[in-house]
Amino acid sequence: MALQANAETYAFQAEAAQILDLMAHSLYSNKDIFLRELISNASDAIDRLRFERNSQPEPAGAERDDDAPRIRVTFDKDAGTITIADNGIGMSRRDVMDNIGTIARSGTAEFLRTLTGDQRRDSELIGKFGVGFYSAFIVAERVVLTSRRAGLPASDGVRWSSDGKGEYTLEAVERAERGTTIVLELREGEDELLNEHRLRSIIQRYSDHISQPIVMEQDEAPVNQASALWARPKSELSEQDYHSYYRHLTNDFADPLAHLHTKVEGRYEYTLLLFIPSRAPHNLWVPQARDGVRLHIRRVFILEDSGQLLPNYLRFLRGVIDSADLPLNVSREILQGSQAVAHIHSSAVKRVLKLLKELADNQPEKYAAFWEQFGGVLKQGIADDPPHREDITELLRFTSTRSDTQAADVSLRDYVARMKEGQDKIYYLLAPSPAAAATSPHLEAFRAKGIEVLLLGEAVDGFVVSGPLREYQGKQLQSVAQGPPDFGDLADEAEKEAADRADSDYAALLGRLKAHLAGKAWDVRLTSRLTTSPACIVTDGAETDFTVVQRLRGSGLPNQPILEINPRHVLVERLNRGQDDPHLPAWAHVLFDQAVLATGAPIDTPATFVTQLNDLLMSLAADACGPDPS
Ligand SMILES: Nc1ncnc2c1ncn2[C@@H]1O[C@H](COP(=O)(O)OP(=O)(O)OP(=O)(O)O)[C@@H](O)[C@H]1O
Repeated sequence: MALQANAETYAFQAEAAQILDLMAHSLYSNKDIFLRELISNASDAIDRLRFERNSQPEPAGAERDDDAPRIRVTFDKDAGTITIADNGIGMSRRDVMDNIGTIARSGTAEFLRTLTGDQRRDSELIGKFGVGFYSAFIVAERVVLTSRRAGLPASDGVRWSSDGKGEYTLEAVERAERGTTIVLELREGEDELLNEHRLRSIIQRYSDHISQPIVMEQDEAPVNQASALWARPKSELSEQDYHSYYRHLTNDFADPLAHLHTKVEGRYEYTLLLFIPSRAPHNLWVPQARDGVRLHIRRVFILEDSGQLLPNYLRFLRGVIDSADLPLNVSREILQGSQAVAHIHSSAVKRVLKLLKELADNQPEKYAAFWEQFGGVLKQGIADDPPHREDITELLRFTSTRSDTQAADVSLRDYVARMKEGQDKIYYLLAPSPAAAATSPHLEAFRAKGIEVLLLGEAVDGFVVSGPLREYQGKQLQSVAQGPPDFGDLADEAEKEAADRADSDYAALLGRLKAHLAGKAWDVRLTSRLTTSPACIVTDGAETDFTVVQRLRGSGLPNQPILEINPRHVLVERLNRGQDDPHLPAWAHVLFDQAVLATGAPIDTPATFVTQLNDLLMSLAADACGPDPS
């Protein structure tokens, strides 16, 4: 093709060249996906046009672009080309440079890093990282894209062309109709694609769910179903249909864990098609980053939900909500005050929680997979959604001392069902991680008595148990690291007597330790919580567990940490016998600091701790070996 005078040539960036090379040489075994990617872009462009029209008033004198949306796939045997054309939003010169010319988007580097070398898997990654357009070069030796953005004059058309080797050319062209046309000049040996039957079958295989009609020149009837998948009756849809629609919607290359598809009729009319992904997206914990559920109104895409349709704690859901009751020009503000939306919101929440309960009851393995990915998000519902708190509580899963694994597979119902006779509380321990919780000294006596303790290691846990979830089935939730140890009816009489005796035997030592730890420990007292450790840190009263405080303040301890010592520990007994030991202050600090370390929290002055510990070890070694012969 002869270049016009206004044509300019640009070089691809290094990364773009790498991707193009990859397309041409490494993804060939799955080459048909080029059509899926280009059709998907065309479909997005049509959605974006509708969206823009819905959200902006039509400017006076605007072009009449009211032709029905469509995607056309044609081929020319003689020229050796396949053409994909859409009447979507189109691109300006700037858009083309930004979107097609350079691969400057952050996803690109990640894409290159994520490649596995497995062609099937890698080709699935193309869509995920937004490099779909370049898949054209799997089959084309040259690609010519012509486009004009909706709203711009015909003279503002643009043509981009490249052989994918290192450079591309941009030129201004006249283009009467808005939208984008992509011509693929096929490589030698790709003639088998120039066949109606072949193209038709690729379209049906990969793009059946695309909601706009895809037509071929020879036949004006759409090649695909061309209806919104969610609007079709469930009985007509296979698992495969749902999965490929999910992939189209999300670019996820794993199948969803479960889906929910319901059409609700009555006072309000709407359809829900919601998917639970099988893996958490990378931005699950990024505040405000929601690309979950799309709102359609009578099949027209309107906007991405940002919290009006589904609560934040269900932000892992993907899918579509299609309402028949809202106006097409709806705004986020209107959504907020809408009764129809309030109804959809509450019914969607109910249905999703029911689906999760069914999974938990009937497919525990799937539920465990769900919980591992999204449990931390769902837990927020305990605090955020009081009306559904009970249902969400039933869905909670915890790690517990009952098993040695860190699998979070214990429900509160399970826990209560196997509580020991005489046990009237649900015990838990908060720690920076389940691993730190599992080895915590606070559990010693509970383990010895065979009392199960739930191990809470997620940031959200502290807030859940310190506020909204105080009790379950009339049983109070009690931290094993808060307040004096409380075994309810499970404390035995002999222990109580021993504790009373110890209190008087140890009164003087406690007073001394407290004096040495002034400013550090709020109190020093004896405990029956420990069996093998000499000491632990606890907190009293209303203050939340210290791991929460630690996370909030970044320090390590509560305002009023209490050092508890174990009168049955040989070290503590020894300190009690030798209270005049000049090393007592060092012992006090070492006991305190090691108890802090055992909680998983940092200590203020690690070097001082090490020095003190070494001094004590040396003095013990000297005691054991007798006087130095020199
Ligand atoms: N037919 C089209 N009409 C309008 N814009 C398009 C078209 N095809 C591509 N684009 C623009 O080029 C960009 C890059 O497309 P590409 O397929 O490489 O990635 P993507 O579409 O952003 O990501 P993904 O493939 O994950 O959907 C698109 O985001 C879009 O802005």
